[in-house]
Amino acid sequence: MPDLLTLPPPPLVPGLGPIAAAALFLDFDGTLVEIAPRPDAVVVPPYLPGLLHRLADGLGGALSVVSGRPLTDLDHFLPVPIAKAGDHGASLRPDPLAPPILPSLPTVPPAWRDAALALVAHHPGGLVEDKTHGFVVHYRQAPALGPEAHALLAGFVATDPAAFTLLEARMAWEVRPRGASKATAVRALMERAPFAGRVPVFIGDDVTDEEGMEAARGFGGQGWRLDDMFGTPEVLRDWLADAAAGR
Ligand SMILES: O=P(O)(O)OC[C@H]1O[C@H](O[C@H]2O[C@H](CO)[C@@H](O)[C@H](O)[C@H]2O)[C@H](O)[C@@H](O)[C@@H]1O
Repeated sequence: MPDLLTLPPPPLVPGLGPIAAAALFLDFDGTLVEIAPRPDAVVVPPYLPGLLHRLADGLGGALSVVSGRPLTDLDHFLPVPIAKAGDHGASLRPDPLAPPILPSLPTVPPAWRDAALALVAHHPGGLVEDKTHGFVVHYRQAPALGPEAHALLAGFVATDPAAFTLLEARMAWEVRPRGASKATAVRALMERAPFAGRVPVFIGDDVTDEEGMEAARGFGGQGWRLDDMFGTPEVLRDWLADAAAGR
Protein backbone atom coordinates (compact mmCIF):
# COMPACT_ATOMS: atom_id res chain seq x y z
CA MET A 1 0.00 0.00 0.00
CA PRO A 2 1.50 3.38 -0.91
CA ASP A 3 2.27 5.75 1.88
CA LEU A 4 0.09 8.84 1.76
CA LEU A 5 3.23 10.80 2.47
CA THR A 6 4.32 9.98 -1.08
CA LEU A 7 1.57 12.23 -2.40
CA PRO A 8 3.05 15.35 -3.94
CA PRO A 9 3.39 18.26 -1.56
CA PRO A 10 1.41 20.32 -0.95
CA PRO A 11 -1.66 18.11 -1.12
CA LEU A 12 -4.53 19.93 -2.73
CA VAL A 13 -7.53 18.03 -1.54
CA PRO A 14 -9.66 18.48 1.55
CA GLY A 15 -8.28 17.13 4.75
CA LEU A 16 -4.76 17.27 3.40
CA GLY A 17 -4.58 20.82 2.20
CA PRO A 18 -6.43 24.00 1.34
CA ILE A 19 -9.93 22.79 0.58
CA ALA A 20 -10.92 26.06 -1.03
CA ALA A 21 -8.26 25.72 -3.71
CA ALA A 22 -9.02 22.30 -5.14
CA ALA A 23 -11.22 20.94 -7.90
CA LEU A 24 -11.29 17.16 -8.05
CA PHE A 25 -11.79 15.15 -11.25
CA LEU A 26 -12.22 11.41 -10.74
CA ASP A 27 -12.26 8.64 -13.32
CA PHE A 28 -14.74 5.82 -12.65
CA ASP A 29 -13.75 2.37 -14.02
CA GLY A 30 -10.46 1.15 -12.63
CA THR A 31 -10.11 4.23 -10.42
CA LEU A 32 -13.14 4.66 -8.15
CA VAL A 33 -14.17 1.03 -8.67
CA GLU A 34 -12.28 -2.14 -9.51
CA ILE A 35 -12.33 -3.52 -13.04
CA ALA A 36 -14.99 -6.22 -13.48
CA PRO A 37 -15.49 -8.95 -16.10
CA ARG A 38 -18.25 -6.95 -17.81
CA PRO A 39 -19.28 -3.28 -17.79
CA ASP A 40 -22.54 -4.09 -15.99
CA ALA A 41 -20.77 -6.16 -13.33
CA VAL A 42 -18.82 -3.45 -11.53
CA VAL A 43 -19.32 -3.44 -7.79
CA VAL A 44 -19.85 -0.02 -6.26
CA PRO A 45 -19.26 -0.04 -2.52
CA PRO A 46 -22.49 1.16 -0.89
CA TYR A 47 -20.72 4.02 0.85
CA LEU A 48 -19.15 5.45 -2.33
CA PRO A 49 -22.04 7.62 -3.63
CA GLY A 50 -22.48 9.25 -0.22
CA LEU A 51 -18.73 9.74 0.11
CA LEU A 52 -18.55 11.53 -3.25
CA HIS A 53 -21.52 13.68 -2.24
CA ARG A 54 -19.80 14.73 0.98
CA LEU A 55 -16.55 15.42 -0.82
CA ALA A 56 -18.36 17.50 -3.45
CA ASP A 57 -20.05 19.49 -0.69
CA GLY A 58 -16.70 20.05 0.98
CA LEU A 59 -15.29 21.33 -2.30
CA GLY A 60 -18.18 23.71 -2.87
CA GLY A 61 -19.38 21.45 -5.70
CA ALA A 62 -16.00 21.37 -7.45
CA LEU A 63 -15.89 17.60 -7.89
CA SER A 64 -16.76 15.74 -11.07
CA VAL A 65 -16.64 12.15 -12.16
CA VAL A 66 -15.10 12.13 -15.66
CA SER A 67 -15.70 8.83 -17.39
CA GLY A 68 -15.93 7.08 -20.72
CA ARG A 69 -19.30 5.78 -19.56
CA PRO A 70 -22.56 7.33 -20.67
CA LEU A 71 -24.22 9.58 -18.07
CA THR A 72 -27.01 7.01 -17.70
CA ASP A 73 -24.47 4.47 -16.44
CA LEU A 74 -22.88 6.98 -14.09
CA ASP A 75 -26.30 7.90 -12.70
CA HIS A 76 -27.08 4.22 -12.23
CA PHE A 77 -23.87 3.41 -10.40
CA LEU A 78 -23.48 6.75 -8.61
CA PRO A 79 -27.00 8.03 -7.85
CA VAL A 80 -25.92 11.32 -6.29
CA PRO A 81 -26.31 14.95 -7.42
CA ILE A 82 -22.70 15.71 -8.29
CA ALA A 83 -21.18 17.00 -11.53
CA LYS A 84 -20.58 14.26 -14.09
CA ALA A 85 -18.93 14.10 -17.50
CA GLY A 86 -19.68 11.02 -19.58
CA ASP A 87 -18.85 9.53 -22.98
CA HIS A 88 -15.23 10.75 -22.78
CA GLY A 89 -16.39 14.36 -22.63
CA ALA A 90 -19.19 14.04 -25.18
CA SER A 91 -21.85 14.42 -22.44
CA LEU A 92 -21.37 17.02 -19.72
CA ARG A 93 -23.54 17.76 -16.72
CA PRO A 94 -21.74 20.34 -14.59
CA ASP A 95 -24.97 21.22 -12.80
CA PRO A 96 -26.37 17.96 -11.46
CA LEU A 97 -29.90 19.34 -11.56
CA ALA A 98 -29.73 20.73 -15.11
CA PRO A 99 -29.99 18.89 -18.44
CA PRO A 100 -26.70 17.67 -19.89
CA ILE A 101 -24.66 19.71 -22.32
CA LEU A 102 -24.20 17.69 -25.49
CA PRO A 103 -21.58 19.13 -27.84
CA SER A 104 -22.40 18.69 -31.51
CA LEU A 105 -20.40 15.63 -32.59
CA PRO A 106 -20.63 13.06 -35.37
CA THR A 107 -22.37 9.76 -34.69
CA VAL A 108 -20.88 6.54 -36.04
CA PRO A 109 -22.58 5.02 -39.09
CA PRO A 110 -25.02 2.29 -37.96
CA ALA A 111 -23.38 -0.12 -40.43
CA TRP A 112 -20.16 -0.04 -38.38
CA ARG A 113 -22.00 -1.10 -35.25
CA ASP A 114 -23.94 -3.76 -37.14
CA ALA A 115 -20.67 -5.21 -38.45
CA ALA A 116 -19.24 -5.19 -34.93
CA LEU A 117 -22.31 -7.02 -33.63
CA ALA A 118 -21.95 -9.61 -36.38
CA LEU A 119 -18.31 -10.16 -35.47
CA VAL A 120 -19.03 -10.42 -31.77
CA ALA A 121 -21.69 -13.05 -32.46
CA HIS A 122 -18.83 -15.39 -33.38
CA HIS A 123 -17.03 -14.77 -30.08
CA PRO A 124 -18.99 -15.90 -27.02
CA GLY A 125 -18.22 -13.60 -24.12
CA GLY A 126 -17.57 -10.60 -26.35
CA LEU A 127 -19.96 -7.70 -26.31
CA VAL A 128 -20.80 -4.41 -27.97
CA GLU A 129 -21.53 -1.49 -25.65
CA ASP A 130 -23.40 1.47 -27.12
CA LYS A 131 -22.36 5.05 -26.41
CA THR A 132 -24.12 8.28 -27.29
CA HIS A 133 -21.96 8.83 -30.36
CA GLY A 134 -20.03 5.59 -30.74
CA PHE A 135 -19.64 2.08 -29.40
CA VAL A 136 -17.18 -0.23 -27.70
CA VAL A 137 -16.25 -3.82 -28.53
CA HIS A 138 -15.27 -5.59 -25.30
CA TYR A 139 -13.08 -8.70 -25.49
CA ARG A 140 -12.12 -9.24 -21.82
CA GLN A 141 -14.01 -12.53 -21.86
CA ALA A 142 -13.21 -13.39 -25.49
CA PRO A 143 -9.50 -12.61 -26.03
CA ALA A 144 -9.42 -13.86 -29.62
CA LEU A 145 -11.92 -11.15 -30.49
CA GLY A 146 -9.41 -8.39 -29.72
CA PRO A 147 -7.27 -8.48 -32.88
CA GLU A 148 -10.26 -9.12 -35.11
CA ALA A 149 -12.19 -6.23 -33.61
CA HIS A 150 -9.17 -3.99 -34.00
CA ALA A 151 -8.78 -4.87 -37.67
CA LEU A 152 -12.46 -4.31 -38.40
CA LEU A 153 -12.79 -1.03 -36.53
CA ALA A 154 -9.46 0.39 -37.67
CA GLY A 155 -10.64 -0.19 -41.24
CA PHE A 156 -13.86 1.71 -40.60
CA VAL A 157 -12.20 4.63 -38.85
CA ALA A 158 -9.64 4.89 -41.64
CA THR A 159 -12.46 5.77 -44.02
CA ASP A 160 -13.32 8.90 -42.00
CA PRO A 161 -10.33 9.78 -39.82
CA ALA A 162 -11.35 13.43 -39.54
CA ALA A 163 -14.54 12.47 -37.72
CA PHE A 164 -13.68 9.35 -35.74
CA THR A 165 -10.86 7.78 -33.82
CA LEU A 166 -10.23 4.27 -32.52
CA LEU A 167 -9.36 4.16 -28.86
CA GLU A 168 -7.57 1.28 -27.17
CA ALA A 169 -9.25 0.76 -23.83
CA ARG A 170 -8.78 -1.94 -21.21
CA MET A 171 -9.53 -5.18 -23.12
CA ALA A 172 -11.76 -3.19 -25.44
CA TRP A 173 -11.72 -1.13 -28.62
CA GLU A 174 -13.84 2.01 -28.76
CA VAL A 175 -14.91 4.01 -31.80
CA ARG A 176 -15.47 7.55 -30.67
CA PRO A 177 -15.99 10.89 -32.38
CA ARG A 178 -13.17 13.39 -32.54
CA GLY A 179 -13.82 16.65 -30.76
CA ALA A 180 -14.48 15.30 -27.27
CA SER A 181 -12.11 13.87 -24.70
CA LYS A 182 -11.46 13.97 -21.01
CA ALA A 183 -9.33 17.03 -21.74
CA THR A 184 -12.25 18.89 -23.31
CA ALA A 185 -14.38 17.85 -20.33
CA VAL A 186 -11.89 19.23 -17.82
CA ARG A 187 -11.48 22.46 -19.79
CA ALA A 188 -15.24 22.94 -20.11
CA LEU A 189 -15.76 22.38 -16.40
CA MET A 190 -12.84 24.64 -15.46
CA GLU A 191 -14.53 27.48 -17.32
CA ARG A 192 -17.52 27.31 -15.00
CA ALA A 193 -18.34 27.94 -11.38
CA PRO A 194 -17.57 26.34 -9.00
CA PHE A 195 -14.57 24.84 -10.81
CA ALA A 196 -13.18 28.06 -12.31
CA GLY A 197 -10.25 29.52 -10.38
CA ARG A 198 -9.54 26.33 -8.46
CA VAL A 199 -6.53 24.07 -8.78
CA PRO A 200 -7.61 20.89 -10.60
CA VAL A 201 -6.45 17.43 -9.60
CA PHE A 202 -7.32 14.63 -12.01
CA ILE A 203 -7.05 11.04 -10.77
CA GLY A 204 -7.27 8.17 -13.27
CA ASP A 205 -5.82 4.87 -14.35
CA ASP A 206 -6.12 4.68 -18.12
CA VAL A 207 -4.70 6.15 -21.29
CA THR A 208 -7.77 8.40 -21.79
CA ASP A 209 -7.20 9.78 -18.32
CA GLU A 210 -3.80 11.05 -19.39
CA GLU A 211 -5.65 13.63 -21.50
CA GLY A 212 -7.59 14.80 -18.46
CA MET A 213 -4.39 14.93 -16.41
CA GLU A 214 -2.68 17.00 -19.06
CA ALA A 215 -5.62 19.41 -19.12
CA ALA A 216 -5.46 19.70 -15.33
CA ARG A 217 -1.75 20.53 -15.54
CA GLY A 218 -2.63 23.21 -18.09
CA PHE A 219 -4.61 24.95 -15.34
CA GLY A 220 -1.70 24.73 -12.92
CA GLY A 221 -3.04 21.53 -11.38
CA GLN A 222 -1.92 17.94 -11.21
CA GLY A 223 -2.62 14.55 -12.75
CA TRP A 224 -2.27 11.54 -10.52
CA ARG A 225 -2.06 8.00 -11.90
CA LEU A 226 -3.85 5.56 -9.65
CA ASP A 227 -1.07 2.98 -9.97
CA ASP A 228 1.60 5.44 -8.93
CA MET A 229 -0.21 7.26 -6.16
CA PHE A 230 -2.59 4.74 -4.63
CA GLY A 231 -2.12 1.33 -6.20
CA THR A 232 -5.73 0.23 -6.04
CA PRO A 233 -9.20 1.80 -6.11
CA GLU A 234 -9.72 0.65 -2.53
CA VAL A 235 -6.73 2.66 -1.31
CA LEU A 236 -7.97 5.70 -3.24
CA ARG A 237 -11.44 5.32 -1.69
CA ASP A 238 -9.91 5.10 1.77
CA TRP A 239 -7.91 8.23 1.08
CA LEU A 240 -11.00 10.07 -0.20
CA ALA A 241 -12.86 8.98 2.93
CA ASP A 242 -10.06 10.36 5.11
CA ALA A 243 -10.11 13.58 3.10
CA ALA A 244 -13.89 13.93 3.43
CA ALA A 245 -13.62 13.36 7.16
CA GLY A 246 -10.89 16.00 7.44
CA ARG A 247 -8.32 13.48 8.64
O1 LIG B 1 -13.33 6.37 -18.17
P1 LIG B 1 -13.67 5.21 -17.31
O2 LIG B 1 -14.65 5.52 -16.23
O3 LIG B 1 -12.45 4.53 -16.78
O4 LIG B 1 -14.39 4.17 -18.28
C1 LIG B 1 -13.62 3.49 -19.26
C2 LIG B 1 -14.44 2.37 -19.84
O5 LIG B 1 -14.79 1.56 -18.74
C3 LIG B 1 -15.67 0.46 -18.97
O6 LIG B 1 -14.94 -0.59 -19.55
C4 LIG B 1 -13.88 -1.05 -18.72
O7 LIG B 1 -14.40 -1.46 -17.45
C5 LIG B 1 -15.27 -2.63 -17.48
C6 LIG B 1 -15.80 -2.85 -16.08
O8 LIG B 1 -14.76 -2.98 -15.16
C7 LIG B 1 -14.47 -3.83 -18.00
O9 LIG B 1 -15.28 -4.99 -18.05
C8 LIG B 1 -13.91 -3.49 -19.39
O10 LIG B 1 -13.05 -4.55 -19.82
C9 LIG B 1 -13.11 -2.18 -19.38
O11 LIG B 1 -12.73 -1.80 -20.69
C10 LIG B 1 -16.87 0.84 -19.78
O12 LIG B 1 -17.56 -0.31 -20.19
C11 LIG B 1 -16.54 1.73 -20.97
O13 LIG B 1 -17.74 2.23 -21.54
C12 LIG B 1 -15.69 2.90 -20.52
O14 LIG B 1 -15.36 3.71 -21.63
